Amino acid sequence: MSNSTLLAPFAGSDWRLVGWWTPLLMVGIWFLVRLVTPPHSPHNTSEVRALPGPSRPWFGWLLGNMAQLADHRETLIHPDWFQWGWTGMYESLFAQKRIYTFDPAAVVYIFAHPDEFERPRDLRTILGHIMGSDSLVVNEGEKHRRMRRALNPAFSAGAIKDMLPAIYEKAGELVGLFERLIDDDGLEGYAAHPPAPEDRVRGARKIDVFKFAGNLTTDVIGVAGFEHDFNSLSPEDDSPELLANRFNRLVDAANGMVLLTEAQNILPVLDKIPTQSRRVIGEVRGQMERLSDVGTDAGAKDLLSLLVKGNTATKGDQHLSNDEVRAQMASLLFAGSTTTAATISFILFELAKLPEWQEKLRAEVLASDECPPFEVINALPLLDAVIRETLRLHPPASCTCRAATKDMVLPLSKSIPLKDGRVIDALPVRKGSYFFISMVCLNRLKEIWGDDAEDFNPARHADPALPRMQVPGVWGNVSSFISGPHACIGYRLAILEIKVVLYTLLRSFEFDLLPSKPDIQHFSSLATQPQVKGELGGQMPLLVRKLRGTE
Ligand code: HEM
Repeated sequence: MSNSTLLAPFAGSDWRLVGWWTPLLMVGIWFLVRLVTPPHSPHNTSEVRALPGPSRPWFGWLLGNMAQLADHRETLIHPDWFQWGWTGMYESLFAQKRIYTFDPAAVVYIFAHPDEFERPRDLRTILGHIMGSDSLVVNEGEKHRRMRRALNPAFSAGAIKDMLPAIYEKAGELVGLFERLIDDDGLEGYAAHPPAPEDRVRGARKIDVFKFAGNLTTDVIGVAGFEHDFNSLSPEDDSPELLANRFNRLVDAANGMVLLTEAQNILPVLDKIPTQSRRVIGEVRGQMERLSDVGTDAGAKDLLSLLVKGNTATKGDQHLSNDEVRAQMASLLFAGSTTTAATISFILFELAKLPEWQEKLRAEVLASDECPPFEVINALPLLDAVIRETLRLHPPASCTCRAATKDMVLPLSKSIPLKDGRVIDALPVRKGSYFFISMVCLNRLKEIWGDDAEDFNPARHADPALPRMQVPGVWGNVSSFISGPHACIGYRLAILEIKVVLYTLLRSFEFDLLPSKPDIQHFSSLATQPQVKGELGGQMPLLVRKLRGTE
């Protein structure tokens, strides 16, 4: 998850959740802020104030540069801004000054030192509403270390390997569901938004692969996490109450909180306003927490049982309370489902755009048996490379942010010519400086990946000369799971799920772009979702047909 939602405040929001009164409130807050704060933030060194960056537009006193950013959800950096370099300055709401960076050395340092750069209050507030204030994602310092120690064994390589049979079973259910969707005209409305006339193709079906990948990833965390089957892969069980369906509403609701969350940096009391977004978020969180109340049995190997078992063996102040254990399960459900589903969807999209890669990958998976063991599926080189390349270009958490907890000097890979003529090789910052870190920009740097860095080319991962610089990441030379003590704890599970789903689907189906060629975009919210331009909500509609010989 990321706080990219904080940078795209208006685009794609459901205004019923935001409230008509929000703009008025914002203007009111601005006047209040101007009364109580000086025009320049006290948190900045002279070097930070002289960083290059975009100029403030005429309405910048209220929106900063946010309106310029709202239409660039893919990178969340305005394309024109690349001229300012890898580290620069922009303004957020009420002209709050922020540093953006995708300089590899700066980002490696920031992620490696969470005591010097912690998740800022606005990010923790919004994540706390969704996952609970006791969740791993929301905490810092000693409390975070204690929780991470308790959770680590449940995410070890051995524990994840044990989940393989459950993941194969769910992938098999997905295959069965796609077959039904293709065969049964009565399920057309369930498969995706109604198809355009040209998208009705004999023997094929428009299927929203993001929806069903999301149902699968929710189910996998249910089964692998606490031995609870949500049964989200059955048309008969489809209802608005289904957790997988409610996640989509949750993301919309979180967007609805964006303006207020930003304003809370200045007036924390705004967090008490009871908005409709907060009500929706509270309901979904309650549902996630109730689900993780289920009991555990001694021999079980699911995440909750492993966590409870490890926790029972732990004594004194290392022990997690029951509320803390429950909050972790809610975070895993939220953090692990949409992110993994978006990755599966973008992979299928890239393979539909570039059928030659789809064919090569299908040849690789067809050369092995059905449901191969962990060691075999994990060692398939093209499967691995396709996932790396998609996570590089489409990281589901496209950015994050951190705030400096003390005055310090940040290392840089590249010197910065300041606006006042000085050139610096390291950036002195003050306690409180706010950093917006773009993983998607870092992943696409030509200096790391070569001139074709914007293109989908899985072959690059076989080149020993790449990457050309150290990348802050725990897997695949990409920064999509970040690095350091706060790196994604679930990355092994995510990669295994993605491998199994792709392996299984490509053996049974072909994926094509729809003949109507809808404009697929990234919507960067708490997690980046695929969207169709002009339509609300996350979706990735593709044309799916059974593989010849399997009909
Ligand atoms: C492709 C899939 C995924 C991606 C790209 C991803 C990405 C990330 C990123 C970038 C962070 C760091 C956020 C920050 O500190 O700003 C993170 C943290 C986290 N992720 Fe993932 N994630 C994925 C899947 C999963 C899965 C499957 C789970 C668990 C079932 C999970 C659980 C978590 C948790 C608990 C944290 C907080 C870690 C901490 O603060 O110590 N994620 N993830």
